[in-house]
Amino acid sequence: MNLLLDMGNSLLKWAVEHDGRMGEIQALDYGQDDFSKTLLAHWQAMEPPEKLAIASVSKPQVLTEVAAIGQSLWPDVELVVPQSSRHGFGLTNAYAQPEKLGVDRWLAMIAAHSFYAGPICVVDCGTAITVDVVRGDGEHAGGLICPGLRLMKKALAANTAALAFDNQVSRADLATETGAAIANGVLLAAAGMIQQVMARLAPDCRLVLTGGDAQAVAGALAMPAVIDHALVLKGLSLFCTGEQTA
Ligand SMILES: Nc1ncnc2c1ncn2[C@@H]1O[C@H](COP(=O)(O)OP(=O)(O)OP(=O)(O)O)[C@@H](O)[C@H]1O
Ligand SMILES: CC(C)(CO)[C@@H](O)C(=O)NCCC(=O)O
Ligand SMILES: [K+]
Repeated sequence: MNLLLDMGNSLLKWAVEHDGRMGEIQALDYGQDDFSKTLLAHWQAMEPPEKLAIASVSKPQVLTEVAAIGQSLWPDVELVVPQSSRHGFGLTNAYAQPEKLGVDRWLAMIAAHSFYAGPICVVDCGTAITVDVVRGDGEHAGGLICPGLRLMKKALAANTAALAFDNQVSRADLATETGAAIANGVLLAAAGMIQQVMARLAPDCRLVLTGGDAQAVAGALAMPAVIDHALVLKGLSLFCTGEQTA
């Protein structure tokens, strides 16, 4: 059994993998008061994993803290912390400095390239929205980063007098009050960016969405998309299994 962790910038997500089958994804907010205690409580009941695999784009201290909780519970656990590289799992990273590419993006691409044949555009709708275009032969063409829906709303609230942050549901429609105007505006900003990429920069690509806002963004798109919430965790799982060399 392996424990797979996706440490984003807002939420820690994890799932247990048994004989290649992944359990339910659980999530915890780093910001909550009793984060470490709650995580410990969740993991205490678990049978000891062989590997503790961590994809982290959060602060190094947070990674250290979470890894330490795992190692305190399971002293013999093998820690696996992947990094982005130039080549791997049939992919070639387009970044000039491959290790600078967020490992969540690299793992999402590894999973998408392995599960979906042909050219793909991988979009992670999380704290940030990231786009990565991968050709059918595994060549990464490059990507984009912009704020996620929640962050766009936070930026408006932080830099204007009259706009407040709220959690109202977004619709792909015009609005007649401020809260909906913001919610719908940020949703269509994200959807519009993705549609521009699909039309101009990712011809013939299959669109694969992941992240907390994937469903909302998919609903605003004028094109079909595959939604796979476990993409980063699936990439981690492939990483743990190791590369198949022909
Ligand atoms: N408690 C929460 N904190 C932050 N975002 C939340 C929360 N609950 C739901 N969300 C939604 O999920 C999105 C974050 O996506 P995700 O679940 O992929 O988590 P993340 O860890 O913040 O992302 P990332 O891995 O890109 O850093 C936000 O834009 C927001 O709309
Ligand atoms: C862009 C985020 C924050 C998305 O989670 C993450 O992938 C990251 O910190 N990336 C490093 C910079 C880059 O990918 O170019
Ligand atoms: K992510």
